[in-house]
Amino acid sequence: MKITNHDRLRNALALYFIMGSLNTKRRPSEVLTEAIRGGVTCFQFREKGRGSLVGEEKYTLAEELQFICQKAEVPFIVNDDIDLALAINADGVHIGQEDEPVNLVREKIGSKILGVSVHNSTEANSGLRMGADYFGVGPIYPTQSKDDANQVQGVKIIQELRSKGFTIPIVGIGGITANNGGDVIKAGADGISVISAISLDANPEAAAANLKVSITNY
Ligand SMILES: Cc1ncsc1CCOP(=O)(O)O
Ligand SMILES: C=C1C=NC(C)=NC1=N
Repeated sequence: MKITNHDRLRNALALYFIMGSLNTKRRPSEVLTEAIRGGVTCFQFREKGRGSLVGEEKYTLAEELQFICQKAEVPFIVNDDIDLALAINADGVHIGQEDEPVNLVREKIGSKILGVSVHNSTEANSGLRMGADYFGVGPIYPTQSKDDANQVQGVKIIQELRSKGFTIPIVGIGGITANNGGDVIKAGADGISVISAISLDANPEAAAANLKVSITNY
């Protein structure tokens, strides 16, 4: 699904689910289908970590999950793997600080959505200048889903970026649950990004619905 401007992207980022085959014991396609039924507004395919799929298997899973998103008109974002994103015509990519420079990725993907992980205002300044469409900011709370996560920052980092005048769409990420999702929005984020709060729940639909409630009535 194509997003044409910041405001539509801002709305799409409300409940941003991220998953790869290692993040669930179930079939990823079932988890994603149920999560979207529960109210997920954006999805990122993040196939990372020891034992994650590569090559043909990764490509096939990406296409399977992309099809589910396309049917539901939910943007389909690929983490890190620009070539895969281009090969399957994903709606966008998300890159970290250690990946290819933002400006080079922007050249490769044209007008697709470009998300960048930022941890401070220096990274935010350069990310913005080089063409990021949104920032993933965190880890806000402790997380088990990323073994090389940066230092836990709390919602302060979101408040800081807003107070420094960054108006770009921002999602908080890291240890976010229905209990703290509201705090992330209150701090100034446009949405929350989660892996385990949905991917490890026995009922992804209910988990997504509860997260949606937490960021709507907080
Ligand atoms: C990809 C990523 N980046 C910062 S924390 C994190 C993992 C978030 O996973 P969870 O929502 O399960 O804490
Ligand atoms: C590290 C990340 C930070 N933020 C988002 C939205 N996705 C990621 N993979």
